Amino acid sequence: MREVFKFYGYEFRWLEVLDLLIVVFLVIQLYRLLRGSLAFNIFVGLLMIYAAFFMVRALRMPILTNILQNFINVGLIAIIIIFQPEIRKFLLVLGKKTPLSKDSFLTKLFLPDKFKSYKDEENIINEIITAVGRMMGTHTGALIVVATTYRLKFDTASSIPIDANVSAKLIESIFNKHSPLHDGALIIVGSKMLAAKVILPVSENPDLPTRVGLRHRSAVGITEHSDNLAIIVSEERGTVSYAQDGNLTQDVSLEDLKVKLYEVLIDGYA
Ligand SMILES: Nc1ncnc2c1ncn2[C@@H]1O[C@H](COP(=O)(O)OP(=O)(O)OP(=O)(O)O)[C@@H](O)[C@H]1O
Repeated sequence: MREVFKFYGYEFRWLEVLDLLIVVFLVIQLYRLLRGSLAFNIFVGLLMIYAAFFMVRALRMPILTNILQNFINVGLIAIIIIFQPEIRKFLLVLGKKTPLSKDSFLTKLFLPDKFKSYKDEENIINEIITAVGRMMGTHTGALIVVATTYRLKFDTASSIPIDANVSAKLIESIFNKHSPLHDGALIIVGSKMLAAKVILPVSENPDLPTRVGLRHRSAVGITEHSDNLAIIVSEERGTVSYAQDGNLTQDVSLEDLKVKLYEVLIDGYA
């Protein structure tokens, strides 16, 4: 392809410009994905090593160039191992944005399933909202994971399997302070409540507000590497919050929670 323009004496081709723009886009996406996690510091460290490599190479310093080049070569495997969860999440996000993803225009156009009635999902949402509303009123602490896939991995050793239809009354009785099942999380997948008393991974995100306790931290933890929504009712304050994609949104209204549940269960995860 012919060069397109000259800049400070350098000639650029369209593909080179596109190449640079794609790299910048990917770096920004990575930055947004890793922001707030421990992996972020590793990411910054790696960027610095790359910057140093390009600098010493431009300055024609052969020994340092060689050392850094070797480090980068070996580092690639290390990166894949260290960032395995982040790479997985990154690919998950990319997959969602493809023309064939659940909420894309093409899918809506060609898959009539998109236009079916969502009575079951609406019923599940109403049951959850009813239970959450009542538990807020009674300051009953609760943690509910609404998973979008049966592939959700959770600690089955500590949990109690349930396998019942989603029901407000059942959710309330699970989290009742006197219930033996109230400690831990309730997992909902599709129209089923799968298990209660589930111990979730606790987030190590240092950016979470210091006042949030283990219930909120574990809600964030379970959403860091998978497509789930975790709903938390605070026992202390009687408020409701939710975690998604490793981010905590605190003190939302029931209306906001309902909108979020619609996004996750009906519109396809936004
Ligand atoms: N890893 C975990 N997985 C699931 N649930 C957990 C986990 N750790 C703690 N919990 C639940 O959170 C409860 C303790 O909540 P804690 O007071 O520490 O959190 P919090 O975020 O301040 O919530 P609250 O606002 O309700 O007090 C425990 O009794 C247990 O039910």
